[in-house]
Amino acid sequence: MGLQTVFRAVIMGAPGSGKGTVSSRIAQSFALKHLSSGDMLRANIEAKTDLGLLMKSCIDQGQLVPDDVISRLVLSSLRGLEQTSWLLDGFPRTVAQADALDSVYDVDSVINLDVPSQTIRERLTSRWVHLPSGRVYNIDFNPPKKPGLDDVTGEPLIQRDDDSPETVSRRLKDYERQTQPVLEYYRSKGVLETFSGTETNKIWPHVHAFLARKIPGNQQAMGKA
Ligand SMILES: Nc1nc2c(ncn2[C@@H]2O[C@H](COP(=O)(O)OP(=O)(O)O)[C@@H](O)[C@H]2O)c(=O)[nH]1
Ligand SMILES: Nc1ncnc2c1ncn2[C@@H]1O[C@H](COP(=O)(O)OP(=O)(O)O)[C@@H](O)[C@H]1O
Repeated sequence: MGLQTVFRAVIMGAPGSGKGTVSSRIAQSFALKHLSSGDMLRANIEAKTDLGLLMKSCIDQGQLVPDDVISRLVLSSLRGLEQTSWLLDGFPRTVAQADALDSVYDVDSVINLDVPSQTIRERLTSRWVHLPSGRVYNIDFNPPKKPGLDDVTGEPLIQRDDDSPETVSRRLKDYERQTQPVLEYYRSKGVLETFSGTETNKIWPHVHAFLARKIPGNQQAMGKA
């Protein structure tokens, strides 16, 4: 027991690079708790909390929410998880956020999904999501069993307001400017592992093999790639 049995990871990549898709596969194959900053924000919008109401227009326009707001939200969700292995998805997105995380926890591995922008543009126009669960579909790649409905609950799927082509362009530019420096930050710490490609099904076995090596044996569930 003790510190070595806990594994802390971050998954990074441009919007649409497949972070959510790969995270759910990781959560299924390994005993890691998946925490998505985007899902947390959308849950706040859905529940019409003060924070959700304040941040909605920012998110709909594809802008990053302020560092202090998101850092407080994510770090509070990590409170009490000192003995839990986790995977953070969508945070940190700026160096200030990475510093905030670093002041509380050391990150063991950062998985970077490197997918070309053109591939991403095509994917995001056909992304459909089930808001309450964060489950994500794609009309080409993983369509729901019944068009427009979530496989598990049968509830309606929606397209995100920030997945319009213009807003996607803005998000990709912001990623270059604000989030690429975070990759450098983790590269210099020696924890960055990059996976490049255009198809999640080809990238995934490499991510699985990497984590199977990295995660202490007793953390691994009985999943396979
Ligand atoms: N065509 C295609 N779509 C994919 C692939 N991998 C993921 N997607 C879809 O691309 C969209 C973006 O993926 P998502 O996991 O939400 O990316 P995130 O924004 O980085 O969390 C979703 O609609 C996925 O279903 C792939 O290999 N091919
Ligand atoms: N770490 C963060 N810092 C600032 N804004 C964030 C962060 N995480 C999420 N957001 C906000 O939520 C939106 C959606 O995030 P997310 O669901 O992670 O998008 P994607 O999966 O497409 O990369 C972002 O465009 C941004 O407005």
